[in-house]
Amino acid sequence: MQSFQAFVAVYSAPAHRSIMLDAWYMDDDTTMDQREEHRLKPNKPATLEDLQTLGVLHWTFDADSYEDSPEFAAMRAERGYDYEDTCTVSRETMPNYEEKIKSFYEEHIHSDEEIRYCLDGSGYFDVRDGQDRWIRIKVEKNDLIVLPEGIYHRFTLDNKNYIKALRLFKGVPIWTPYNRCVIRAELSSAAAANGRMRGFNKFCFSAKNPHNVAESQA
Ligand SMILES: CSCCC(=O)C(=O)O
Ligand SMILES: [Fe+2]
Ligand code: NI
Repeated sequence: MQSFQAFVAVYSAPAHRSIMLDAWYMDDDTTMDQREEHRLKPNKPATLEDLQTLGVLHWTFDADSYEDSPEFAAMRAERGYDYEDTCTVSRETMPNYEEKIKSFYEEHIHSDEEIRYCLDGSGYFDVRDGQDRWIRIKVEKNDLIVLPEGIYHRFTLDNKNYIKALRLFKGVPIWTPYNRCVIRAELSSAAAANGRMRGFNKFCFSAKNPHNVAESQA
């Protein structure tokens, strides 16, 4: 019991909790490459509070020594992340690179958290806020980000075209993406067939996700 409490104390140490994360509301300029920053002019930052409201979590751990870090181990133990693998996204290392880049950037949800720890390189995770606006979150070496289940999101490389990330999961991983356009189509055909939203529950993963409410009224 004592050792468990010590674990929790280390894990909660403020030095490793994020105070800064570069995140901003996006423009909707589709003529520009997805790898650009897409900041509004003037820039409209998303605060840590904005992200906390959405259930997005963030920590930093030194990626050169995380394997020996008691804080990292404690975070994993507390959150139950017993699965890990690495994923390197670059033209040289990823089979079906173009296809993958495209599918990462399709707006989707998952039935579980998406946990990514950036070991090298960088990229952007975009998440929808409560009013369906895109927030772009810059993830760099040392950043660990947790997107809650049921939040609409997408991923893109930035213009450096390289990220190496550790993927964590609780139990046997389920990576299935449910693309928003497909959900929309299924809901509207279900609505047409039944006059009501029979397919709705299948996609309603999380009470945290405000979009499912809007979706049910679509
Ligand atoms: C940064 S990891 C690569 C992207 C990915 O795994 C995802 O979008 O789910
Ligand atoms: Fe995802
Ligand atoms: Ni994913």
